[in-house]
Amino acid sequence: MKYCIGLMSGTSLDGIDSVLLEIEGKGIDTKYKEIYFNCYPIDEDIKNEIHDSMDAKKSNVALICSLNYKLGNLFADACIDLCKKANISLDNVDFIASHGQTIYHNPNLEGKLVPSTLQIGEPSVIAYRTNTKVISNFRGKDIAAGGQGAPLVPYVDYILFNKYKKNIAIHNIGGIANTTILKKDTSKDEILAFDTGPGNMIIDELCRRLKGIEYDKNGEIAKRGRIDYELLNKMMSHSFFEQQPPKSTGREHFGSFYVEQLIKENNNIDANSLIATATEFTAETMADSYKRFILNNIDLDEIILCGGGAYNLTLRESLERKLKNIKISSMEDHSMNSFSKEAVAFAILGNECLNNIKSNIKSATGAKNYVVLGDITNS
Ligand SMILES: Nc1ncnc2c1ncn2[C@@H]1O[C@H](COP(=O)(O)OP(=O)(O)OP(=O)(O)O)[C@@H](O)[C@H]1O
Ligand SMILES: CC(=O)N[C@H]1[C@@H]2OC[C@@H](O2)[C@@H](O)[C@@H]1O[C@H](C)C(=O)O
Repeated sequence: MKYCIGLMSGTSLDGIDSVLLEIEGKGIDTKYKEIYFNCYPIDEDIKNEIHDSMDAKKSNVALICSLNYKLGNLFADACIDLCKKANISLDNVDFIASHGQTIYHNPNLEGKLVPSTLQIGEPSVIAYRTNTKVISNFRGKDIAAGGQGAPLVPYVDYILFNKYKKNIAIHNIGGIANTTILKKDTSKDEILAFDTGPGNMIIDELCRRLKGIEYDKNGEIAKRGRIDYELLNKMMSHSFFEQQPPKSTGREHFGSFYVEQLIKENNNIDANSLIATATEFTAETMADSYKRFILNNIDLDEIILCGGGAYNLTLRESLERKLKNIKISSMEDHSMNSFSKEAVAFAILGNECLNNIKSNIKSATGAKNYVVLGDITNS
């Protein structure tokens, strides 16, 4: 067993999910033990810089260049503090796997813009300050191989759940929501996985703009509002939902600009009801994805929810109503932690990189070839 750290700073911008693990083996035989998890909040100034760097009107090269180093330092701080809290010396940590902060994700050819994705948080800074090897830039090689560069966690879902003797889906509700479908006795080549649309992204942004709070804790606000079905139908007409998988999306489509328009065009709807409608919309896009692309061919037994949105009870109850015959559970029902899962996943992907194992799933990302994911920056 050796120690490693996984860092995930996701699309929600709620913080840097950081996990210290003991890891052993590789590929399907990977074994790990979670030692310590913490989510380090990102302060408002840096959060604003991240938002600005994604905004065509406010972004500039100097900002992104500086932010790359600021985030590298924040990620290093997280690793140093994590080891302190866990009472383990950084000298004993074999490697750090850092996803980085996605500031742009454009997986399709759009006019002059070629398929591309950008995660920042300078790995040299993390490696220098921690004196530890860093694996980063996990999405680059998959895009180079003609894929979407996302989702990547399905490979890890396969490692974690391949022995499960049921047809299951693992649905992550982060900023964006994405699902992995694992048929009983599936082979790696048959895994279906794709982004289903927004997760908490629209709900969070509405909470921030209309209520001055970060998120709708347990879905309490949505519970108090009334769903506006006319608006819901309009939201469902977005072209992303009919697009065939493999597909991925991000803030470019469902971020600040989308929410700004939503508020502007619906000023007759009160705040609670807008949040209720956005919550219903999120549940509907998740359920609709199964109905459109999965349930015609696969009888799903169970959907395991993970990511912070798994704790939004209004969202979860709506999903249960829409998919009555399928058991809805959470990571905790399987003795795992909903919050640490993605950070654990990148630690496992980092371990695969060091073992030179190809870890993209072609059927999930659309890549032409299997490739080794991640770049190594030595200490
Ligand atoms: N108790 C709760 N009730 C409702 N929502 C919650 C709760 N706890 C967390 N969340 C939501 O979960 C979000 C954080 O989720 P998570 O850490 O999975 O996102 P992420 O890592 O940014 O996502 P991504 O998968 O997009 O990379 C918060 O921003 C919030 O919207
Ligand atoms: C470009 C990017 O950062 N995509 C994330 C995002 O967050 C959820 C969803 O959109 C998924 O496609 C992906 O992350 C997970 C960890 C993945 O690659 O599996």
